[in-house]
Amino acid sequence: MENKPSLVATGIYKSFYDPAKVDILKGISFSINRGEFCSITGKSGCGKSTLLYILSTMDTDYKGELFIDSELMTNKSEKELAFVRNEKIGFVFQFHYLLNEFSVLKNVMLPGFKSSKHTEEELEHKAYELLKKLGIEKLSSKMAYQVSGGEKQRVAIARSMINDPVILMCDEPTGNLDSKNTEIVFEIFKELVHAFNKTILVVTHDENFSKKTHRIITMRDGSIM
Ligand SMILES: Nc1ncnc2c1ncn2[C@@H]1O[C@H](COP(=O)(O)OP(=O)(O)OP(=O)(O)O)[C@@H](O)[C@H]1O
Repeated sequence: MENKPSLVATGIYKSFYDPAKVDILKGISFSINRGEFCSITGKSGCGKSTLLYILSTMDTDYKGELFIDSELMTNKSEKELAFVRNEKIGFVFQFHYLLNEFSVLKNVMLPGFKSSKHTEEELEHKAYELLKKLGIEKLSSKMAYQVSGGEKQRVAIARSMINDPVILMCDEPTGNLDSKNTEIVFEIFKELVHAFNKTILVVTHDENFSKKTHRIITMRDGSIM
């Protein structure tokens, strides 16, 4: 396993004004190496989503430093961050956000159109290969609305991989799934780490899920325990 960090967070502080100042993140520092599968857990309201928003470069209003793939994100313009998000970060959410009017294959290809890495033909091939890796290539020509909830989440994971991201950031990716589909998603993540040396960061409430990851980062009241 290559030991280069995919993500480094140093002294991340975040406050909201509601209307008085409330400190939500109180100096978060940690790093995740290439090929690590980490989970962030903690009680409701401890700051997990706020942290993930910052780590995924969506929220730039914080104190501290963030490096993705050894590149400093802090102080980059919104245009530069949009580029980083598309090229280096794969997103998986609780809800799949597939476009119903497109086929499964097209949905997987979509983030690839914003990148200059591949031609359309290459994207199509890549999307199909990803679906195959996830065991759902038979669904590729179906419309997104024709597939089940568990399958949709697998399609969303394939989509998150289309631009060869450095890291997958996942917010409650199994929150809407039953135990069988949760297990399937876990095995897929494990395989992405094993086969492609991907780095995966998952925010989850599911203890059964987190305890099987390489490392659990437990938050309490805005800090890492
Ligand atoms: N825009 C905002 N303005 C003021 N307070 C906020 C804002 N967003 C979040 N908070 C507060 O910040 C704290 C952390 O919220 P966050 O959503 O990060 O928690 P969480 O650990 O992800 O919770 P959950 O597990 O319930 O999703 C909460 O107390 C929340 O009320």
